[in-house]
Amino acid sequence: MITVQQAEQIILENAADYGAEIVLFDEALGRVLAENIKTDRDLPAFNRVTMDGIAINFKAVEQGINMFTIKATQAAGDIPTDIEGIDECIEIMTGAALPDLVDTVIRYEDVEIKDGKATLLTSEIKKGQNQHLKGADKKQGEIILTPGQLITPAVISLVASVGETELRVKRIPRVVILSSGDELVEVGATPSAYQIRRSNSYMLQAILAQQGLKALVKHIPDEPEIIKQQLGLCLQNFDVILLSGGISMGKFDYIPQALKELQVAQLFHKVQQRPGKPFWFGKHSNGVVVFAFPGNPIASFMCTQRYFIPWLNASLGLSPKKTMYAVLADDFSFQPQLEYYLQVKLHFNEQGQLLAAPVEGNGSGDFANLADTDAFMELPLEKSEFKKGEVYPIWLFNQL
Ligand SMILES: Nc1nc2c(c(=O)[nH]1)N[C@H]1C(S)=C(S)[C@@H](COP(=O)(O)OP(=O)(O)OC[C@H]3O[C@@H](n4cnc5c(N)ncnc54)[C@H](O)[C@@H]3O)O[C@H]1N2
Ligand code: MOO
Repeated sequence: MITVQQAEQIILENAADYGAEIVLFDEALGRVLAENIKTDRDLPAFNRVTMDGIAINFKAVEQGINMFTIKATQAAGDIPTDIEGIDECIEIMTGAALPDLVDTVIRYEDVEIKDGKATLLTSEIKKGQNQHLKGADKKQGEIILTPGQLITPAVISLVASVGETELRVKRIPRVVILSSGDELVEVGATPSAYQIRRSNSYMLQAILAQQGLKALVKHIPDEPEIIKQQLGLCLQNFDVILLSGGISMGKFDYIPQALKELQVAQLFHKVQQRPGKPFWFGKHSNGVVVFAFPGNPIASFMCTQRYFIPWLNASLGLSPKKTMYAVLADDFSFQPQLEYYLQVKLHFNEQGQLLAAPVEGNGSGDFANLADTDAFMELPLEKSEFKKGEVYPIWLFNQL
């Protein structure tokens, strides 16, 4: 049986490039950029006024002038109108381009305007104040975004400001989620006394949706021929197959055999971890990767967070996320020689430390417990006693 670290390495070695496509910039949120973006002009494009008020030449202040004749009023977007004498000012609005012969803006709160004259109410004026200089942020033609950049709201504003209406982004792999097991019925159906609803499939679909990936959900019965036929179709029509269930030691766990018969090479089966020990991973010669997660809900959930998302991010060209750490808030013990993924509830204390309180639940079938937690804490297999105050990596699955 391999370790978590070995499993992770094999999975990341099998990250693939699914190419790129063009999308509208305002539909690109959450996608990964696949091109350089340059500025089409300086940012700001002109000396931009940052306060509503009057614009003067600072020399007037040095000469002791404190009353100015208002020469013109200039809104944002207007062609600048200049002063002709040092005792003149321009009434000017935030976002306007500062005219050449003025260099200092005094906000309305610090002036009194009466009969076409503006009188200064303050002597605290700095030369050049209240303007955002042309090119201070970025220069024309400068590369401002590079491939591998996650498209966030801030990135959308940047590409909009430089006039990019379409963006080249990484293509997202096509994923199918397959559940298996004759005990599973559709969510809208009424299960018999010993059946349950197919909750895993929708949980996995929702995790992927959080990553901006729309996956198709399908169900296959515990019937070796149908399993093989359905898997065969999926191998032709998708880039990734995510399975949950049917991969352990049970008499009806036909999936590993079906995958073998379909020439999907097993890259590993079983990882030294709980939950998720029976995790199976493989790849077909046509490039399709198969993540076969154990059916227990917490096992499927954990494996998707711990292995599939890093694989997806690597395949999209995102740089690996930095490991996050938290402080264990209570003593905890776990004896088996397995890496343990402890469900925790997180909060920041007044010292700014991230504290992780164990919320253990009733094992990997207890998906009700998951709703009360925020992250898995990764407890190393070399240890069995974990003390309050010790720090371990966490895998966050809810926003804090
Ligand atoms: N003899 C052994 N038995 C088991 C072992 C083992 O090492 N030796 N490992 C256990 C562990 S750990 C896990 S995890 C499970 C994994 O088994 P499978 O991947 O074959 O999963 P199933 O048996 O099909 O299902 C397990 C459990 O999860 C429920 N399930 C499955 N799919 C869904 C779904 N889409 N939605 C909701 N619930 C689902 C299923 O009904 C079962 O209760 O094996 C242990 N056994
Ligand atoms: O991996 Mo299983 O999830 O421990 O129950």
